[in-house]
Amino acid sequence: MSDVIAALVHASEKAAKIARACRLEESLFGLLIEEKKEGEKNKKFVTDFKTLADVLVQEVIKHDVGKQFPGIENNIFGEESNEFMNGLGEKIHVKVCETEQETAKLLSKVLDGNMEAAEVLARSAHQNIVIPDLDTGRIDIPQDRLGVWVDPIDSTFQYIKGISDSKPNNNIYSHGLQCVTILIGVYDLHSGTPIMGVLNQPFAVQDPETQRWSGQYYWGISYGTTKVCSLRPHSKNGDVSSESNSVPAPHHLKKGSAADLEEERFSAVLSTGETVCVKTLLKGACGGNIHYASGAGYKSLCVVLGFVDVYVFSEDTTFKWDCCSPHAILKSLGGGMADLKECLRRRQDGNLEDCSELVYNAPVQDAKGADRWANKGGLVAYRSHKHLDAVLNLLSGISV
Ligand SMILES: O=P(O)(O)O[C@H]1[C@H](O)[C@@H](O)[C@H](OP(=O)(O)O)[C@@H](OP(=O)(O)O)[C@H]1O
Ligand SMILES: [Mg+2]
Ligand SMILES: [Mg+2]
Repeated sequence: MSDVIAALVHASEKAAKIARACRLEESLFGLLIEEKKEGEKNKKFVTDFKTLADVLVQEVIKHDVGKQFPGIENNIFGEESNEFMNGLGEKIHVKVCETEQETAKLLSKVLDGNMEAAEVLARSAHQNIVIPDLDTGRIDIPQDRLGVWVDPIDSTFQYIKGISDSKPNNNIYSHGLQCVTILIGVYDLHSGTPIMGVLNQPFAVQDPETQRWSGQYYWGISYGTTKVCSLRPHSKNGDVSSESNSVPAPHHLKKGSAADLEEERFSAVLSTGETVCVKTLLKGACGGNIHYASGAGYKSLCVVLGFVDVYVFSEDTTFKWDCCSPHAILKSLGGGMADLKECLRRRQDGNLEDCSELVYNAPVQDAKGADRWANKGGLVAYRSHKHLDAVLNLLSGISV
């Protein structure tokens, strides 16, 4: 089953190339940026192109992984629906066809006959990509247990805006193309727990001379006692450590002494859409070590890379496809992603020991559409249980 992670990395690299092509190839870029000029052009058509980029990336992942592991495509779920309406109101099911020519023909229907753009997109969807050996070791997981969540482009807003000159603060970009990620997470269909994740950052570094972007990807596997990752766990100061990938025992803090308060100091990344109450509490605890950044995937990546200790979000506007991949990677590093409000509820009931992790197989009761897969209780992404505890202590008074 270690082949599965290689297939996912491969698919994410192809997806990243498509995402970059849409910004770099002139025939596609023109379609993408028109959305900015509100009122000037046919807004419907251009908004459709943005959706098409998202949908195509998702379909490429489904197609490529399904080809290698027949049957798995039935359990690949994504943010986007492949049912597509073009500017003429025709309903089209976007998919990757057997040949590049067939795919181009299908895409040209969505693009209202723009064959040049359709051919460029089809070429990226059918291109050959080579990835290096991942060195995962042998891991056996029955394929029929695997479900997959795909977020083909996370932080679509930053993708469309396409800002390339944003500057990082303590390694963290608050906005810009660096905040765009492609997220592929695998979970256990029966238990709902995350098993593997690939997080691809298609616009990680820009060459100052050529203006060309190159990407970066990260992966992790957490299955039973097996924990492997493309990164090593971080030491206290955030550096990459040489320790083995062992899981630290949960450590529960009690509030009170100066030493404990010192222990409770941590750094955090938040959404600008976070509530004033949570922002204020975290600002009090983190002081200058608080950051704001776009994209749920990118904020999780900041935790994975040790730029911050936690990503906290108390609202319900992240979804299973935003979290499954980084959750699996964090688990492989000894951390996780907790359901914030469920953890706080348990604490209010006197249960300080059990924290509730996000699960990926259960829809929200009585919800409709995308909301069925919302992370209703918010989340805390963490690498160390002591930081999760510190956040839960701090937020214990908020309404749940
Ligand atoms: O771009 P899509 O795939 O739709 O996913 C969104 C998440 O669902 C939102 O939670 C993110 O909002 P925040 O950046 O405010 O967390 C949002 O970030 P953004 O507003 O920066 O685009 C995205 O990550
Ligand atoms: Mg998303
Ligand atoms: Mg998305």
